[in-house]
Amino acid sequence: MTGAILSMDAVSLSFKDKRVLDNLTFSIPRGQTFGFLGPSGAGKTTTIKLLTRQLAKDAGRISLLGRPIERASAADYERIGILSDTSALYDRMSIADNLRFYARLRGVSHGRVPYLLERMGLTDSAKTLIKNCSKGMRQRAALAASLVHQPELLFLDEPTSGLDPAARAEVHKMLGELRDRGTTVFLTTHDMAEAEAVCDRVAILNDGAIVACDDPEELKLRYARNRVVIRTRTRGTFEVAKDAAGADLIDDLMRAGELVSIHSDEPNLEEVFLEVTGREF
Ligand SMILES: Nc1ncnc2c1ncn2[C@@H]1O[C@H](COP(=O)(O)OP(=O)(O)OP(=O)(O)O)[C@@H](O)[C@H]1O
Repeated sequence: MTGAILSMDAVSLSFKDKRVLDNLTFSIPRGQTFGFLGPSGAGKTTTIKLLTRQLAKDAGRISLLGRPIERASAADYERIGILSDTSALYDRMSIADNLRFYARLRGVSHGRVPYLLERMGLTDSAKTLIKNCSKGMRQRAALAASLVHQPELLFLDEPTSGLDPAARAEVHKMLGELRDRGTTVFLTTHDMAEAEAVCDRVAILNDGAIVACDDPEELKLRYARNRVVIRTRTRGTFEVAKDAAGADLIDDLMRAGELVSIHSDEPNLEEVFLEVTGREF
């Protein structure tokens, strides 16, 4: 099946008189890993709450699994997985028992539990009670719990927050495998390097509005700096615009034997973010 699995059209939401989401429009084709990026307070979690019906929009249209969200059935929600800071794991149960519990809750067999434990690097801690787990272990266990029923669409709210680099890399690898299997992922993060590593497309949210939405590579090209850095033998290091005058200057420097190096920085997504929002993380 192709087409959008999830879309928002001119969606807005206010808390009292404060507009938190402003005219959001985007659509996510089946199988895509879509990054929803923005600094703290931009509205990422609120958007996930709208998409998972923990909140209701004030205006606009949301389509989920091909139908208006208001008409989504319980069976539709069985096709969805959610990882958020409100994902509940039972403190007095072990990691493995939690996963088996979630499998029962979702009406699927326990068969995938050992695989998920292994993929999340939790096999050796399978019998550890959640209350004795580190934050990183809990986060990996919660991610495994969101996957027991092999959802078609997965909402991940800051999935690597609080993880050490090894656990973060494990989650990224898992996201790659989910993409290979055709799972659609809606991922919020304020980590631009993470978005570059795992997302097919990203939307950048600032103060509740989408200020850019595209393939990360396209965004980087669009916001590429229009300058190169020149190092010379006797005239120091300076920036030159990528235009005809700059080309003439570089030509002169080369002929004079002055040019040592030309360096052109590819912007990363963090620079794109700063450019489109004027903010810092
Ligand atoms: N229940 C609520 N009542 C009033 N304001 C709220 C409520 N929930 C969130 N907000 C406000 O809405 C805005 C967006 O919050 P949200 O939690 O969606 O941001 P976020 O991008 O997920 O931030 P973070 O990265 O810190 O999780 C913030 O200004 C927040 O204070």
